[in-house]
Amino acid sequence: MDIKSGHSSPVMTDSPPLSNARLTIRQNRIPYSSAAALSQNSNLLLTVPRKKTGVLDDVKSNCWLDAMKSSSPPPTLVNKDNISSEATDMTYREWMLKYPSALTSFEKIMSFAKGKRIALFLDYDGTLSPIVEEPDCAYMSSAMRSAVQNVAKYFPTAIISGRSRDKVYEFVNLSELYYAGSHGMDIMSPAGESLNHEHSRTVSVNEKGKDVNLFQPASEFLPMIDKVLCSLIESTNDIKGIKVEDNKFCISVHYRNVEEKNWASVAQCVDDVIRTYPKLRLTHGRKVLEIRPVIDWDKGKAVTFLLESLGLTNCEDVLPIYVGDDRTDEDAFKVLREGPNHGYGILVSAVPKDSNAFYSLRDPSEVMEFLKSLVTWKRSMG
Ligand SMILES: O=P(O)(O)OC[C@H]1O[C@H](O[C@H]2O[C@H](CO)[C@@H](O)[C@H](O)[C@H]2O)[C@H](O)[C@@H](O)[C@@H]1O
Repeated sequence: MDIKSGHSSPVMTDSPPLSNARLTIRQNRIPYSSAAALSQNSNLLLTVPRKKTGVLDDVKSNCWLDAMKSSSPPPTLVNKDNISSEATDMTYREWMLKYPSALTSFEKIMSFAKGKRIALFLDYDGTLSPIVEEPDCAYMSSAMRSAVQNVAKYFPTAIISGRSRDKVYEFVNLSELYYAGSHGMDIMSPAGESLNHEHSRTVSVNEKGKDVNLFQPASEFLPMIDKVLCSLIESTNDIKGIKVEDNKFCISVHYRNVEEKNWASVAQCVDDVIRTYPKLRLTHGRKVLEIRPVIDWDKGKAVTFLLESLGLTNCEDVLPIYVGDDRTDEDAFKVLREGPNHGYGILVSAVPKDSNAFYSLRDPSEVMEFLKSLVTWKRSMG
C-alpha cells in the first residue's frame, strides 16, 4: 500500500474532531478479559482484518495526513511567540462557556466535593510538564513536584501516562503515588500498598527494597512490541528528526522534529512495519503516532481499575477528578462523565477543543494553581 497515494492506512486519528474519532479502532479491540486469559489460550486473541474498503477505511485514508498536521494548534490560531491574538482570545472565551475554568469554578466544584472523598488522576505530558521539542527533556518543575506531593498527602493520587511507567516515575519521582504507564497498561501501587486484583503481582523495588504491586493487562504483547520497536528504529533510521520511543507496552513515533515534507515517509514507514501485525493498533497524539495492543484497555479503564483497587468505586461519597490534555485522556473523561463513578474531567488546553471534560485549565501553571487550591481547601476543612 502506498501511503502517499492516499490508499488504505491503519493510522488511527486521535486528533480530529470527536465525531471522526468515534469511527476509529474501538471496533478493533478485544476485551481485557480475553487478553488476561491469553496465557491459557492464545486463540482468544481475536484479530480483525484491516478492511480495504468501507467507511472505516475511508475515514482513515482521508484523514491520516490531516491528523498529523492537526496534532498541534494551527499556526493561524497561535502566533510565533505562542501569544494568543485578540480574536483567538475571543474564541477561547466563548469555548470556556462550555468548558469553564476549573479555577474560576473552584468554589462550585468544591461545594459538590463537600463530604466526599476526592481521588485525583493526573496525566503527565502537557499537564504536569509543558510540551517541549525533545520528549526526553519534558521535566517537571520542582514547584509542580511539591504541589503534587502536597495534594497526595490529602487525596489518593495517580499519574496516568502514555509513557513507560519507569520513565514517568523517573520524571515525577514521588514514591507515594500510583502510576499507570503505557496508557494505563502498566499500573503500579505505592510501596506497601496492594492493587487488590487477582491478576496483580508483587515485585521488589530496588532502591528501597520495598514491595510494590503491578497490574499489566497487556503483558502477552511484550515480545511482539519489542520486535516492532526494533523494526521501526531500523526502518526510520534515515528520517532526520524522527524519534522512536520505547514505552514498554506501546511505542511512540515522534515526528515533531521531522520536516513536514517528510511526514508522509514517517507514516509510510510505520505502516510498512505494523501492517503485518493485526494485533497492534495505531493512535495519534501530539505530533506522535502511537502503536499499541488491540486490547480493550485505555486510560479510562485504568481509572476504573484504580478506583476499584482503592475501594472507591460506585460510592456516592467519592469524587474522582482527572486532569489531562490529550486525546487519550478523553477515554478517562468519558468514564467520569458517563460511568457509575461520576466525577470531573478537566481538560488542559490553550486552544478550543471538543472534549468529554467538564472543566478546563489553560496550561500546566494553571494545573499547579488548581492543585494548590485543593490543598488549601482541604486544610481549611480542618
Ligand atoms: O499521556 P501523557 O503523559 O500525556 O503522554 C503522552 C505522550 O507524551 C510524550 O510526547 C508528547 O510530549 C513530548 C514532550 O513534551 C513532545 O515532545 C511530544 O511531541 C508529545 O507527543 C511522550 O514522549 C509520549 O511517549 C507519550 O505517549
